[in-house]
Amino acid sequence: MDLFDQIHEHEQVVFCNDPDTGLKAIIAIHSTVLGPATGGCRMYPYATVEDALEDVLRLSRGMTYKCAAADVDFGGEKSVIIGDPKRDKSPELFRAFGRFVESLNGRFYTGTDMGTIAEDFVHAMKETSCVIGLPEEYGGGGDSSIPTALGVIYGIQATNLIVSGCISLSDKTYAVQGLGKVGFKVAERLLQEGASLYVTEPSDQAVADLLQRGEVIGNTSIKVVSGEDIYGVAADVFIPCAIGGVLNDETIGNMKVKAVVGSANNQLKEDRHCIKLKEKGILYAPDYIVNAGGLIQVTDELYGANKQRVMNKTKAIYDSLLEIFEVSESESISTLEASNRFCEKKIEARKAGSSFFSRYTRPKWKFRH
Ligand SMILES: NC(=O)c1ccc[n+]([C@@H]2O[C@H](COP(=O)([O-])OP(=O)(O)OC[C@H]3O[C@@H](n4cnc5c(N)ncnc54)[C@H](O)[C@@H]3O)[C@@H](O)[C@H]2O)c1
Repeated sequence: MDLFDQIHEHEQVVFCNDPDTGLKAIIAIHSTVLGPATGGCRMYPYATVEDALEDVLRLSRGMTYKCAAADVDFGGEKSVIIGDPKRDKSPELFRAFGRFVESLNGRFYTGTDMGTIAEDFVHAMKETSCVIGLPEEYGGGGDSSIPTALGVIYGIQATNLIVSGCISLSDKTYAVQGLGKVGFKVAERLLQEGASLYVTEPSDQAVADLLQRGEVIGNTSIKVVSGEDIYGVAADVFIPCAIGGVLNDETIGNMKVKAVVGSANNQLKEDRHCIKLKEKGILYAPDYIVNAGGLIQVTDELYGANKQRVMNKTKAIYDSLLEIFEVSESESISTLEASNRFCEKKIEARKAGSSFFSRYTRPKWKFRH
């Protein structure tokens, strides 16, 4: 397989090399059909360039689907900087990366991902305006876990409607895995609605904080379980908000829930596990549909950060999920298959009206600079 076979689905792959700063990066633009490409920039000490290329190609393809689902007028991209985030970062390195971003003339917008933080992109923004997800004091939208958590809540409401005929969050039991930035907010909201919780979280502090919030809210119906036990609890909905690969042969066998709705990326160990959930009568809300609130917020920055607009846009997650559940049911396909089709339909519809030239130039939206 030659390099072009490997990148055949992608519009453009850029290798960035700056010997002065030590920058070695790859930018993979999967699709600009729906708009300029966007995706985070990951910094990781890949063992080989081939590993970095494989990762960036895989991640950028996923972003095209996620953007289509969230209706954000962006296409899919991802970039990787080859290096150790603890050792190899410097302001100059991110400025050099910013210059490569700028050289693409608005075909792609980037921001934080694993191994990079918003402050790194404060350096990059000195060279390019194509940076999103900046700190609030630099014109960014702020903490993206707020809209992400809200999206999870909309996801649970849509799922509850299908499973129990009512969107109400109360009078149900939820199993929350991970009480980090997203999981804590989701758990807090569920407590406010009068729900009962099982939670698991390695940080004793986060657990203590939630128990204390429960006291303040007046709902102390929280059972703390350790690690793997969360998969077997008798709850209505499992809410994974920690790590990927948690829906696999071992865990699904134990599950007693009616649905899975959470923010964690790549929850299914393999695509076939979505079918396994369906066979067990567990409704799976695809992760990349549910967790799009953060993406909605960072892409909305191009219109000038506005929290209320982001919250309004995030509500679309509810409608998208209902459509996906309906197609999954009527066509007897998994919800993952239905959501992939949902995205492909949107991309195909737009393809008809776009040309390479119109896709190449910067969109005429309001820019910060
Ligand atoms: N923050 C966002 O806007 C956003 C957007 C999209 C997707 N996500 C995804 O949602 C998930 C949660 O994001 P976050 O921002 O809350 O991350 P976070 O790092 O703030 O929280 C993750 C929490 O999970 C806990 N954890 C780790 N391993 C665990 C385990 N085995 N069992 C239980 N808990 C465990 C950690 O201690 C931590 O408290 C991640 O997978 C993230 O990629 C987040």
